[in-house]
Amino acid sequence: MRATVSEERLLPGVGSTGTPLLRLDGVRKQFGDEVVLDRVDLEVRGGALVGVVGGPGAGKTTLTSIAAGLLPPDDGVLWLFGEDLWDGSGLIRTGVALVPADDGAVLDRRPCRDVLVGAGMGHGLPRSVAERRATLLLAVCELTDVADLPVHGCTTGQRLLLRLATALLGERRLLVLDDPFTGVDAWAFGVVRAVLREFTAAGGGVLCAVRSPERVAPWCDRVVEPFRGSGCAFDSNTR
Ligand SMILES: Nc1ncnc2c1ncn2[C@@H]1O[C@H](COP(=O)(O)OP(=O)(O)OP(=O)(O)O)[C@@H](O)[C@H]1O
Repeated sequence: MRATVSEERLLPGVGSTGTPLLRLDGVRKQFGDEVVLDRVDLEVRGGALVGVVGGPGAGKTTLTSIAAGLLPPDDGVLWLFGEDLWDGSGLIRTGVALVPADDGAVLDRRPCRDVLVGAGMGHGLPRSVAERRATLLLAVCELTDVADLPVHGCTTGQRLLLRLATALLGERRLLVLDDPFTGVDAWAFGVVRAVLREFTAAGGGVLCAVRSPERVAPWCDRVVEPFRGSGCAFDSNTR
């Protein structure tokens, strides 16, 4: 049986279920004349897994980049852990991680373990701690068997799990995933779901953007379609 995510404080503290982690209030984003996001309201609380659905080009990468604090909105407010990110110190950004869409990583010849250890040291962890965390996260994400294989030799699903493991290296309270499941096999899909469920059970929150509702509807607490200027209802689901 694989290790659980809650080991060694990889996960948020127990008891934070229901706490507002992410809130977008009237967020708007425009590139040139193209309005991509218009008056988007969205909330993710601790313990909740929220799916966001939008077709190709709808604005998923734009929304997830804003939600992860990497891209400022043109208008509206992004609240992260109760703080207005772009009006505050920005330090709270460390509690959130974006799992980006697959870049293929076709040129990445580093072994999976080295990617994780390097990312951990990039977060300021001493090598010995980074190595211990990498070993644990490889087990959590069921990547132990490929730990010493180069990234470019992994399947699409294993590369997704490696990006998820990298995101979990820091002490995150919120995970944001951008269109993660394209080309991912059923086994990896199941492992990702299990890890995210453990993460939310420990009080973390997840926002997962996908192209089609079938990929998230069966296992998310809530699915919203905030694109094409429609906005979405404020939802106080705290499950
Ligand atoms: N930096 C940018 N400059 C100009 N236009 C952009 C920029 N980023 C995104 N866009 C445009 O915003 C729209 C939404 O793009 P976005 O990448 O957010 O959609 P998406 O739903 O992630 O797309 P896909 O499913 O194809 O990955 C597109 O029309 C895109 O061309």
